[in-house]
Amino acid sequence: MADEDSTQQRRNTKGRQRNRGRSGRPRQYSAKAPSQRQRATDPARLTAFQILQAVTHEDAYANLVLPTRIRRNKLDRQDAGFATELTYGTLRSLGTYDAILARCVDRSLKKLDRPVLDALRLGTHQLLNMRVPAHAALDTTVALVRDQIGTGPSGFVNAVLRKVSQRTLEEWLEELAPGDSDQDLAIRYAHPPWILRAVKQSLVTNGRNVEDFRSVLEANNSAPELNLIALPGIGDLEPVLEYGAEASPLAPDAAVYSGGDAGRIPGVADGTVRVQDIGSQLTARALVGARDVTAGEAWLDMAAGPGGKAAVLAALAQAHGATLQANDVSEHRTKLVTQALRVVNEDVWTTSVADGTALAADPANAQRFDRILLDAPCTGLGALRRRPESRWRRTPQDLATLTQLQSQLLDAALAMLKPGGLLAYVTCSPHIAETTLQVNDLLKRQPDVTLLDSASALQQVAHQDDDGSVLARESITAGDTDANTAQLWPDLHRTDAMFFALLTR
Ligand SMILES: C[S@@+](CC[C@H](N)C(=O)[O-])C[C@H]1O[C@@H](n2cnc3c(N)ncnc32)[C@H](O)[C@@H]1O
Repeated sequence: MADEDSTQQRRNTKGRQRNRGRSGRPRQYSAKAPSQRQRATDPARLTAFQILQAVTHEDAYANLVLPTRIRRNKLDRQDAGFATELTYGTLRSLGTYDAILARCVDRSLKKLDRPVLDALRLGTHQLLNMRVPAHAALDTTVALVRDQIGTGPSGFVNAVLRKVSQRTLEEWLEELAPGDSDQDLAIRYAHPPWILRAVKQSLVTNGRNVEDFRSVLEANNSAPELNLIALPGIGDLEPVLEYGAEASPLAPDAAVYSGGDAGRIPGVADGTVRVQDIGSQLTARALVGARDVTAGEAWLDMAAGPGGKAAVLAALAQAHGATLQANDVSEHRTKLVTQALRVVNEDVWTTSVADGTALAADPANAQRFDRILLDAPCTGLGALRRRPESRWRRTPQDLATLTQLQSQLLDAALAMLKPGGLLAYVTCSPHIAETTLQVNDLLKRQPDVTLLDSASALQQVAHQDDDGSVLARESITAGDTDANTAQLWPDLHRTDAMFFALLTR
């Protein structure tokens, strides 16, 4: 009889036999993917939650924590993609989501426990900006909170996210940011107002329409493709293209890949092919392409860590019979430079750990170098696509410290430059205080310094077609033909917003 009873219980109302859990109760199905059932919280969302916490609590960098967490949590390719999109998307739009959440929570967001706020942000991104069904976004976030924080907060999170889910993102924006004030635009495009103003100012300074700020901010909010370079004379682009990357329309030896995981791309593991923004590639090449190289030239990369541009310069130095000293103030970052340069013959390059200004104070370095790259420490506002948290972490106060350091490093670089030598001043920021104003100040401070045709130098190293360079001059400079600075843009060139000024004395 007992057996018959249990058999009865195992059948549903249509008489079909049901799955049962060990408890004897009918098993509850979750909104998780089949691979993720059995686990308390699905690994992709747990990974995103852990990264978000590391970034918001411990000042970690998402691009550094993400690969480690993905490996540690043993995510498969699909889950890794989901965790990346969830983490980066949430971090990029944090300002917008906090404005929405502030409407749905009856106290200041600052008063919420930080893990709870992070879970709400993740849930909001899934509800408003990902193709996750609303019930799955809600259920999985509530489950995550229950598992990772506790049952009490899970009810609160459920109630808040239900309010969030009552409108689409556009409806929320219509309500919260209907106008054209910087404050409204900052919410709509998820950029702090000071960065929004900096982008507008830079557009105008560089000869673009101020209204283009919308397309720049949208580009900052998009997921960047992976950019690659086969080191000139060392790497092989062909296998990279066969692997599925597309040849860059902009730069030689370069490719663009949207498939994720860089580690498996041929040449990346051995260092002959490197992941590097194509704008960065062009600035390093332009320092070399601007003028023929005489064998025996001495080059300096003054702030080289972690070695992206130094690797390109060293490869070109090898090809042209020059030598490169790659320097950085940080010992750790100099180790990364050494690793980056391992594929280039050892007699071509050396590394050093020194403050750039101290390097210049050494009499042996006075007027020593034929070409110097100063890729200066900067706010990084040109690389917001790839560093999703930096827009919320940087402050206008950082500018004061950085611009002072930049001008000291510029003076130091010029002291080490041979008369007639070339200095490339580069930043991954379009902020005019770090770029055009910095160069103008230098020209006033040191009247024997001359600004060269930076735009042409960049154009020359880009691909050429029947009409000349594919890098249109008017897209990168407002300056005249023989003395100008150049600015690349994520919306026009699909690169970071790299600034490039070529100088001589
Ligand atoms: C924008 S990063 C350089 C990126 C590098 N060129 C690349 O392409 O991989 C700026 C570098 O400047 C270094 N730095 C900061 N202050 C410095 C100083 N006073 N002297 C030399 N290097 C400095 C930082 O450690 C950092 O590695």
